[in-house]
Amino acid sequence: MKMNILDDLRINAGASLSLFASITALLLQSHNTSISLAVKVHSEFYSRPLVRLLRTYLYVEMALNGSSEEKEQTASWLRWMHRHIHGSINEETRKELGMPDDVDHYGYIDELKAYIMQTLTWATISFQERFGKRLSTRAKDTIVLEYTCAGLRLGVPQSMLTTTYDDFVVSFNHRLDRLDAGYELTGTVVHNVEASVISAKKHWITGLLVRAALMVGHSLLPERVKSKYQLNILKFRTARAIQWALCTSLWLVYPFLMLIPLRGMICLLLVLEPQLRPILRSSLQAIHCMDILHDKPVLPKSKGPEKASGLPIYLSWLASGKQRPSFLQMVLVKTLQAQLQSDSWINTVRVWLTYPFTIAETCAEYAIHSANDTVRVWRSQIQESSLFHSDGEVSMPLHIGIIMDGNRRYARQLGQHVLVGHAKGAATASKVLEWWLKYLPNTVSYASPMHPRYLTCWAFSSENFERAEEERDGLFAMMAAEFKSLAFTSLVHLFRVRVRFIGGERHRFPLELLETMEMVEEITSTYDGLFLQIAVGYGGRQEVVSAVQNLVSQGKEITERNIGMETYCAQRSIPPVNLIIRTSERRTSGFFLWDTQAAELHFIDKLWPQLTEMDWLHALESFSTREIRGGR
Ligand SMILES: CC(C)=CCC/C(C)=C/CC/C(C)=C/COP(=O)(O)OP(=O)(O)O
Repeated sequence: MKMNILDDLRINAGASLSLFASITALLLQSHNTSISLAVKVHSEFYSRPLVRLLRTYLYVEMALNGSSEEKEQTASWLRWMHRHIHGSINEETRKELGMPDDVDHYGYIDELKAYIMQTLTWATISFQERFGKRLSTRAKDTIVLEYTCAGLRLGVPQSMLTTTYDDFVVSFNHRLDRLDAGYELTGTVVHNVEASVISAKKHWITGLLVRAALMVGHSLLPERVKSKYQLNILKFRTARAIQWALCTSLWLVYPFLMLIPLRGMICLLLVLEPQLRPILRSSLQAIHCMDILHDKPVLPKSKGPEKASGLPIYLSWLASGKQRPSFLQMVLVKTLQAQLQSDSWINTVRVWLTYPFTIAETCAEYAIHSANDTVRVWRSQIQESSLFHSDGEVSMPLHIGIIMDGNRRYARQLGQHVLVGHAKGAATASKVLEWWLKYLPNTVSYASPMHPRYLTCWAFSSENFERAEEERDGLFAMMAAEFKSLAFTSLVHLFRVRVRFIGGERHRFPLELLETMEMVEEITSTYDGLFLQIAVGYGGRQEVVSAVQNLVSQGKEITERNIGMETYCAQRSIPPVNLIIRTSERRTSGFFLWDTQAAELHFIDKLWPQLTEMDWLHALESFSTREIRGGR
């Protein structure tokens, strides 16, 4: 079976940045004295390093694997939290940290954020390369892009970040050159980092883990930095032998290590260190309270349950995630749950007596899910191979239009608020984007002249303005997060996807949403690989009226040909739609009223949030089997 292009890119940057690589990033960050200083004055790192470690895990997990809204909220929270980080540097501190004479101020400026993103990139790639499989250039580019996108989200200018691995190496070395030229890394900085990591009050297992992490993290530093980091823990020859042994064992257990994703690592820390539990709860709450349209924290509308069924709600966050939780993650969550339930001696006895059964149940649950997943993957591979690997030319649509319908009915079926349905719908929309890209290279490499180079999604119709204010405002906020997410999605940059918005009635949208749409169009404006159009405030009749009005204002004749040249697609040199996919209803509701004369229709009897990868493949297959005569 041919490997899919996304298989090569399926690198969980979160998991790679486990305990060990995060120490590498931390050491690299303290190589920059401005960061060291900011950390010393404004963070709890030196007094409570585990708290900082936990928070860093949480931010990285949210930024890489959260929902679009969570990603945006995390960036918003980080901007909010760091806004006071600046100050002047006195003589004593300058000497202690070996800072250059001409630097008298520090602040959390864009240059530092860009450097922090690069330290995470370096740590993730070198960890993966050293202990995992060799990475292809495309896979390395993806990791670079993941962190670049996180940096863009934080507001770092595009010019300070890179989009390919080769450019990253040049830029990172350039930054290290500048650091080397500016000052000599002092023993105090190195010692501070090491001492605080080691001396924190913690469980003995955490103690061992952080020592191991320091040794392994040090070995992943770039050679030019490594020699400057004379860690006390590595002073003796025996310690260096232990370091070597640790690295070799890590190389051996790497596949198992990858079974604990970052959310699992957070869970492990909470199992070992109970004092960190309130930190996770308050950090999650703070992130979820960010108003992303206005970039400031707001009190939640309803206070919401602090605890679900007697247990803190962060537990369900730990058990969820973009990917299905791994087995080890599930076991760790169950262990934490058992610890939390052991609040009296009777409960302790009850919980720990039933613990083996709970784990057995987890095993069974995991086995069933894995079997289901395997069957699902096989089915889509069979479907894919019958579609793309068949002899002869495969006919593919050049332009696909999608009508996403059924979000509210989905929510109502579950007894949930309509916005929950829209959130599920938004998640399905980003999956469709992934499937579109995932099945592209095959269609291209299987010599089909027609491949879905253009995709249009109808996100908000002219009629949708008439919905209840609460739903409409919720949708605006959700669309802002989703659209922003597009600009900060590595796949969009890797496949050079140009994003554009079509539709009218712009004055009815909030300014923040309009600015977001402008920003997304601007960031992708130079791309020409693929084209994604999002229809907002769109109505078929309104499109035709606006085309006619354009002709009238230009004094042109109203002819079929002239109207055809003024439609949204024609104005952007995009071909008319060949295939319309709609969920839950069997009508087109005026979607591309003018440009769908020759379009094939494919209706799916499911609500939009229920759409699966098989449905997508099936739609392509259904198109490929039709005889398209174009009226001849
Ligand atoms: C990136 C991208 C394209 C994001 C999309 C954002 C998103 C999910 C918009 C909502 C679309 C919408 C109004 C669906 C219609 O369901 P409905 O409310 O009409 O449901 P119903 O038919 O059950 O009433």
